[in-house]
Amino acid sequence: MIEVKGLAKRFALENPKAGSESGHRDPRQRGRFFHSVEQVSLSCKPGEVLGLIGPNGAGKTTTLRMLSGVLQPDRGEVVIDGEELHRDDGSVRRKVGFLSATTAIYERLTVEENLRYFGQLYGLTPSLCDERIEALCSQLDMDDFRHRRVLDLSSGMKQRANIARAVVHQPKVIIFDEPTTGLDIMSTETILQFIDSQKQAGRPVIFSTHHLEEVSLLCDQLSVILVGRSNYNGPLEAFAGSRDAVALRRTFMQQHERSMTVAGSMEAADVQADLA
Ligand SMILES: Nc1ncnc2c1ncn2[C@@H]1O[C@H](COP(=O)(O)OP(=O)(O)OP(=O)(O)O)[C@@H](O)[C@H]1O
Repeated sequence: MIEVKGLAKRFALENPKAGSESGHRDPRQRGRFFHSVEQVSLSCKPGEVLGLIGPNGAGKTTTLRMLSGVLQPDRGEVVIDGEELHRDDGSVRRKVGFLSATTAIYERLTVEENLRYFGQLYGLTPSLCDERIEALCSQLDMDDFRHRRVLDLSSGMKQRANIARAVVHQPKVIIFDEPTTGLDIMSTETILQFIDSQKQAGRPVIFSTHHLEEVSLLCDQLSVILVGRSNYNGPLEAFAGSRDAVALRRTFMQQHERSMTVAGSMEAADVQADLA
């Protein structure tokens, strides 16, 4: 069980005047600080999948970084199985498997070498490490490329390796930040199935996404963040027909159209990697 109450995080700005010059001043910019997250609460029970959604810049990544222990909140608390994450020596942090855009993985090592390295770093015995590698390669459909260097993989393959690295120590809580963004259909499908398997194994799973169809397919609970604040927490059905949902869908559609050009060039790079 993960419970999050009243989280807030602000960042000191290097150039506080930048926003005012362009005329696009976010209300979260006040004085020398940008208040990325002002008031976020949510909870996720074992065997539940919670989808975290919100427009670009809403504060999802900042929230997830606080939930995983990477960022220290200015206010609020994150409680995992009754223990506060940020008042601890690191043992609670180990209960979290966190995937982000900056998940560290060694590009010059193969997928398997990476998993063995990180497994040992988490203190797994060699035999347990082997067991985990076998299971993850099968679950994430990585057998065909487990002996290839990460450097030579397509983004979909790389993301599956990142996920395996994030959960190699069998964490109690799974937190994924935009796990399928920019990926091909097959990798997306594999990752969604993996999330479902974690749910079936009784773990709480929280993941952020811009794809509403992934939310309706997988999530039991929905958490919506708007301008750094929790706007909705609860079952998907109750939110789906609301006026907020219609406005949010429109925002996502506009953002999706803007990102199509970027996605197109990423796909081209993937094809090159697959051919190599
Ligand atoms: N270190 C930082 N310093 C200043 N501002 C920051 C910093 N990190 C994040 N922000 C700002 O906080 C806001 C929230 O960022 P965040 O990355 O959490 O949003 P998001 O909802 O994940 O967005 P996206 O969907 O685009 O990934 C953004 O306006 C961002 O520019």
